[in-house]
Amino acid sequence: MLVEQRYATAPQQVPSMSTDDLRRHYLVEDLFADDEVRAVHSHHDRVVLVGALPRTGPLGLPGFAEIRAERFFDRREAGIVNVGGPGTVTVDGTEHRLEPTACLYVGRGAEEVVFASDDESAPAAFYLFSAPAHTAYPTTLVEPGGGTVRELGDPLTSNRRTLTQYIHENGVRSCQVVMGVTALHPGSMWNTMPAHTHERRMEVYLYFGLPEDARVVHLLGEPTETRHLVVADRQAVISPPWSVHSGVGTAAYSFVWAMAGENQAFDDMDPHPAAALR
Ligand SMILES: O=C[C@H](O)[C@@H](O)CC(=O)C(=O)O
Ligand SMILES: [Zn+2]
Repeated sequence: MLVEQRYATAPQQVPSMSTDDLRRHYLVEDLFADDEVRAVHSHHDRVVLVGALPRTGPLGLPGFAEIRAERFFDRREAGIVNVGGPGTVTVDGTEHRLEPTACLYVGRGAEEVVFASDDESAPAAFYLFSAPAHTAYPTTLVEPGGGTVRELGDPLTSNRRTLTQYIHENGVRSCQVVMGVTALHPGSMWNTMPAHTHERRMEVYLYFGLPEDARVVHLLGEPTETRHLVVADRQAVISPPWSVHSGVGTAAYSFVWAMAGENQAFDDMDPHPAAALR
């Protein structure tokens, strides 16, 4: 099993990138495949993304050679959100039931992690966001909607959305990972307007719940030099610390947002009003 390497990029590289270049560096198109565990290693804050889709039987999480760890959690922690049908994540023999959009924090030192689906016709799809960890916090499950809920935006600007913080300063504790789910309300299409940056942390958005023929137009790059990616369901966008991350869908959708780096303060962000973007 291989980890795809995604090296860190500098903002100076963005202006000369083609559509293919942008997608190769920042878009993760195929994290989920039936009965597979797939992984991408971003060198921005050394984050590993994993997609596990156990359809016909359980799948174990291997220790990837690229991170030189016998077991994945030897030096890492992770947040796991289920973006598919109901399923379970078993950590060292303890089974955790993850309904759709539930979140499991797994602390450093976990030895054996096994993913399973309840029903082959509606398999679970486990999205794991992992960062290096300096200590072990307890493995903790958060039920859907069970974190800190913030109602944001306005239907008149097409950005009414419910943001749920799962792993954060005032919720489930972690070393680096801050994670949650944002769900757009029907008729609302814009996330994260005004856009922002946080140079102390990278962030990844995994879009899900988007109809098959719909797309999200996702903005990235420095605020005065933006580019876009056209993103489909269950695809992820890697946002370096210097990049805005904001998008508009052709239909309503949800996304898992997750950050790692220095400072877990959710509101530590620098806003860039629409009028300041280029
Ligand atoms: O730094 C924070 C992240 O970008 C997200 O939490 C933003 C988000 O989910 C939203 O505005 O809907
Ligand atoms: Zn952000």
